[in-house]
Amino acid sequence: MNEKNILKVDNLSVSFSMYKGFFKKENLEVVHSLSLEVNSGEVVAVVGSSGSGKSILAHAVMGLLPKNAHMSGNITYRGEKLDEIKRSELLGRKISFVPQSVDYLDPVMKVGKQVQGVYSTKKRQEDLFGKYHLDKNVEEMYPFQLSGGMARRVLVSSAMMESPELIIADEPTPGLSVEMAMETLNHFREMADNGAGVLLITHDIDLALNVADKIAVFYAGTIIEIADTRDFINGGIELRHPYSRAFISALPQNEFRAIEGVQPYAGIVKDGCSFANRCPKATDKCCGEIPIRSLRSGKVRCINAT
Ligand SMILES: Nc1ncnc2c1ncn2[C@@H]1O[C@H](COP(=O)(O)OP(=O)(O)OP(=O)(O)O)[C@@H](O)[C@H]1O
Ligand code: NI
Repeated sequence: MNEKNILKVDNLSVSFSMYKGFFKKENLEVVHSLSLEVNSGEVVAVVGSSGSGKSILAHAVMGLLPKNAHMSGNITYRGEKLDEIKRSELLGRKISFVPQSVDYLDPVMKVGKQVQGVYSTKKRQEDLFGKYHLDKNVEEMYPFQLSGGMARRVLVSSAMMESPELIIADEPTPGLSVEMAMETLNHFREMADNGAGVLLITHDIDLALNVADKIAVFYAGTIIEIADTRDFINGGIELRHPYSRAFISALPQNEFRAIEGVQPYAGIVKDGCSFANRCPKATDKCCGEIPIRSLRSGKVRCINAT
């Protein structure tokens, strides 16, 4: 095993069993054959439009999938299977999570106590609240008394309380000022520089470009490209997948050009490339199975990419 490997997600698929009508159940697969690694010292950003499966990936790692979800594939932490026993040992200590929804805060507990949790000290909580510009009186507040940005900073402080080796941050920046968002991401960067691995799910691609080593692009429930961050700058001409290039071109500082059509709902994706109906280069061959493959120091799920 690679000594530096902290998180390895191998061939993950997640489906939800849902009622269709009164009696009939159907299985909707919303994440398909997804593989991803996070090594010590790395910030891996995950980008992609809404509904593409980013939070499901985070929840699968954290063991937070709802009861009607079925998961296949392997998730390991430092080479060991991340099962319920391993999770109970690691979560909140070696692995920390910044959830996308502030609803994860306990509504009936003061936030200071909540952030201190089971293992940490008041001193550490005070230091972190200071670092995230949260006033002393915030400790005594209940979650409903916080603004969106304050709640977000409380969640981030909470994830930093121990010295995690793996941080899964699902949209840690909405509601924060640009300065505060950048400071938060820089803090993740620092932790990676000190040996942690960070999986950073974000819509703030501009900010992510400043701190990430690699970027994984999601589309309709799977990763269609993983590449070094440098491939995403200068308009993304180095990128391999037509969707990643379109995604980068749509940014305001680039051509601001949106692509026609919409991402299909991940649960109804059939065989073949899910981007084919929007892709200028699509051919009949795009209807077959498209495995992810290595190409120019990155990975791509496209048969036409060169
Ligand atoms: N509990 C659930 N039951 C059924 N489908 C679900 C459930 N949770 C999520 N989904 C579906 O799974 C897909 C992926 O959702 P997910 O929350 O991972 O998207 P996301 O990429 O995180 O989006 P966003 O950027 O908006 O946070 C969506 O189509 C969503 O409708
Ligand atoms: Ni999400």
